[in-house]
Amino acid sequence: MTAARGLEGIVATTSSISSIIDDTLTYVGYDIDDLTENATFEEVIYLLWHLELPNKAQLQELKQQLADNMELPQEVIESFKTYPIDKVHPMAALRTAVSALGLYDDEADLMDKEANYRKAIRLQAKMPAIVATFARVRKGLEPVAPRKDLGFAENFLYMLKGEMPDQIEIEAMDKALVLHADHELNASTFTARVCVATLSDVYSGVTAAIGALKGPLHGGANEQVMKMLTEIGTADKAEEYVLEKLNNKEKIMGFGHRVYRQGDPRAKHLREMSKRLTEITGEPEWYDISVKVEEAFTSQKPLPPNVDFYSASVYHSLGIDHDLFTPIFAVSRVSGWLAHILEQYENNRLIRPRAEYTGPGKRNYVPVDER
Ligand SMILES: CC(=O)SCCNC(=O)CCNC(=O)[C@H](O)C(C)(C)COP(=O)(O)OP(=O)(O)OC[C@H]1O[C@@H](n2cnc3c(N)ncnc32)[C@H](O)[C@@H]1OP(=O)(O)O
Ligand SMILES: O=C([O-])CC(=O)C(=O)O
Repeated sequence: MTAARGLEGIVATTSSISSIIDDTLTYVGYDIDDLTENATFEEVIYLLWHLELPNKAQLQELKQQLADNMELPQEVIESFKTYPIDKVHPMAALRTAVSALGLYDDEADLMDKEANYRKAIRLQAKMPAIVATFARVRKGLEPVAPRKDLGFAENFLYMLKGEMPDQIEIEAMDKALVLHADHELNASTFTARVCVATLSDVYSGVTAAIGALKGPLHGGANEQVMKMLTEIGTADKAEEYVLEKLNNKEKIMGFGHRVYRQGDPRAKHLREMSKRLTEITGEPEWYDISVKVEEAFTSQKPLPPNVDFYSASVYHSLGIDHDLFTPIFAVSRVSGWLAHILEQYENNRLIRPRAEYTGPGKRNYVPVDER
């Protein structure tokens, strides 16, 4: 047995949800470029869960179901106040809150198809409320209840900021949610599938996936990108910063990808959004620094930016706290996790690969006082 380190190149399942072929990303056959230009996040959720775009009535029904299920159990809101709030990363809070939500869902362990779909709706709907409520509670602000008349992206920004977002902000958030929704068998989605393939429940699968997304080699990279841009400070310092990091054999966050070779097709949309939004906010330096980092990095390594690179300056321009960037990724990606969880249940087999053993050969036990 020879190990494929990091399971590189291993095809571990079949899936009808999304594909990456020749650096082109599609959700159920629709090119990400097409969806980013034309679809709303709610349409994408429906597409990922039903493998078809919704008609008007189906879309309206889903929007209603999401709006009706956004509110959090009071116990979950109260529990935020018991966290060591100044030390807790919002991804840890999100992971804990999703796990806690399962405690208050009477259907948490009910394993039929309809119940699992109902749980998917409830979880998708509550994710933005968790992120927004935690973000407010930790600042000593009152939580803002979701409004049933608002769309998903709009409601999220409204709950986060406590005021109505403008149209440009809503569109930017909606596009960002579309772009992050699903991505074949990425690490967090694989984690979710491994978890539920034991026939564990939906809440366990999503909790496990949040844990995997949190790491800086995966979703956690977007926060690290913003940290880097802030450290660099001005565009003229970008090249020196990048070269020094590379000389020290450090990674530059937001570049490279396990699957894409020529480039991540999502990055160009976020780059454009970053340019536009940083101009609107009067802080073009965040885009300028990002471009200089890209130029300096790609002059040294043939690794283009991934989805996390320009999303950092996009979220910053939306006035979002930097440690909420990865939770926002989760608010979108939970749609993909849930699609994969439902697909896994439909055609389940325990996921259990092998390990190539590299430890010592056979030896005999030695009693403790002879060691
Ligand atoms: C949503 C997402 O998850 S997108 C990815 C987000 N993560 C990041 O942006 C973190 C930075 N990037 C990386 O760490 C990697 O490119 C990954 C984790 C995304 C992909 O990793 P892998 O496919 O395992 O590639 P691996 O890390 O082995 O890199 C291959 C080579 O490229 C180098 N490399 C890859 N990415 C980078 C980077 N961002 N900066 C510097 N060097 C890099 C590695 O050092 C390695 O060099 P070597 O062969 O000389 O040792
Ligand atoms: O697919 C991956 O390995 C990481 C990624 O880009 C994503 O999850 O969006």
